[in-house]
Amino acid sequence: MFPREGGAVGSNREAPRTVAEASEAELVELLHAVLPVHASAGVVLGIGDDAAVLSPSAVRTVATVDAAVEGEDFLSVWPSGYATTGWDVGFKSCAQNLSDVNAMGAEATSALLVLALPAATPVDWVRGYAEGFAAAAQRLGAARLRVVGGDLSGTRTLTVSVSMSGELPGPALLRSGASAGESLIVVGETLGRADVALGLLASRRPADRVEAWDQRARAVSRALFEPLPPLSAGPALAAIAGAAMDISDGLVRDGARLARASGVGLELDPVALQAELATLEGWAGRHASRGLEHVLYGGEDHLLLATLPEGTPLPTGARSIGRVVEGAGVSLAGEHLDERRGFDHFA
Ligand SMILES: Nc1ncnc2c1ncn2[C@@H]1O[C@H](COP(=O)(O)OP(=O)(O)OP(=O)(O)O)[C@@H](O)[C@H]1O
Ligand SMILES: Cc1ncc(C[n+]2csc(CCOP(=O)(O)O)c2C)c(N)n1
Ligand SMILES: [Mg+2]
Repeated sequence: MFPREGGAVGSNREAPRTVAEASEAELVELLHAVLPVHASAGVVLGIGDDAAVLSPSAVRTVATVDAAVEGEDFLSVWPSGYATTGWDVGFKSCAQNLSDVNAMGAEATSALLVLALPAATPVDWVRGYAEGFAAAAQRLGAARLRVVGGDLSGTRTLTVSVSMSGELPGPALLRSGASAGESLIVVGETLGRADVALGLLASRRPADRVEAWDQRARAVSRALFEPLPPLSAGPALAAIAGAAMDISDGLVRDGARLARASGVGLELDPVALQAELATLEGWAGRHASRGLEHVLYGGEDHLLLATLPEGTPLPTGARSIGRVVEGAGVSLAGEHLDERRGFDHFA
């Protein structure tokens, strides 16, 4: 159920030490040793007391929370045979919160972590979680992020909840500011990567084990656990963009939310989307088997979607994928796209 590393399950390793055999104090100590917790200007008191003490900043604060639930957001063991690691969940839960903070135009400064764990969870899973979380903060460039506290609990379904706050140096980047005539852009990795990864992880392999995957499949499957939200783009766009949000549930579904909040329509550019698909196929090869569906409806890529007034030069890493028009909803080549097709936890 809980292998030490991602990969095949059922190998004959010695049973790992579980959280049931450790104490809460030991786990907190472990987390403290691995997570980014060192002194910083915004944190007067971090992990260790009943609550953290943060020093008020001269600028406004954004706050967000995101949960990752086993069975809903990831599987302990996927049909492909891959077993999700603590590192995977740690990286993803940090990155998806950083993405929301960034999508408001802010810079993340503090995080609180709730880990609700089944008794059989190995202590190494918790260590891996902390290492993955720290790796995401470092890789994505969240240099000011500090973990200031959290909570541990027991449960039957492994659940992680990360709350994050950040500083807003300029205006908040809202979903509601788009105007007809603006161009629609995305910033970040190619759209559809996480969806291709999800498909790979969720499909049964003939050999039924991750070792049977070719090298490309293994690399591609990482995209689900390692989203790479473009952290410098949020605060940079805040000064120039009409509206913005991060894409977590799919371009069409999230685009429709932005369109509704702004009272406009979005027209996607077929040529730009074909270019996006060509990049996706160059990366994923035959694994991008659902073509444009990955690009339009795949979730969990955590790109930034934004609108820019006409004539605004494209910021670094941004590409134009359409334009804002009068009307409602999201369309492609004159056809209205069904926004119910993205991801919904309860659909
Ligand atoms: N249980 C809840 N209680 C209060 N507000 C909620 C709750 N769930 C969602 N919301 C709020 O509803 C709004 C939309 O939530 P949604 O989860 O779609 O956006 P999001 O946080 O950007 O998603 P994602 O994390 O996938 O990027 C957010 O402002 C969120 O704070
Ligand atoms: C086992 C399993 N089934 C389905 C999915 C797909 N999925 C889960 S949450 C989500 C959108 C973002 O979530 P949120 O809006 O809650 O941040 C998507 C596309 C998955 N990752 N694992
Ligand atoms: Mg979001």
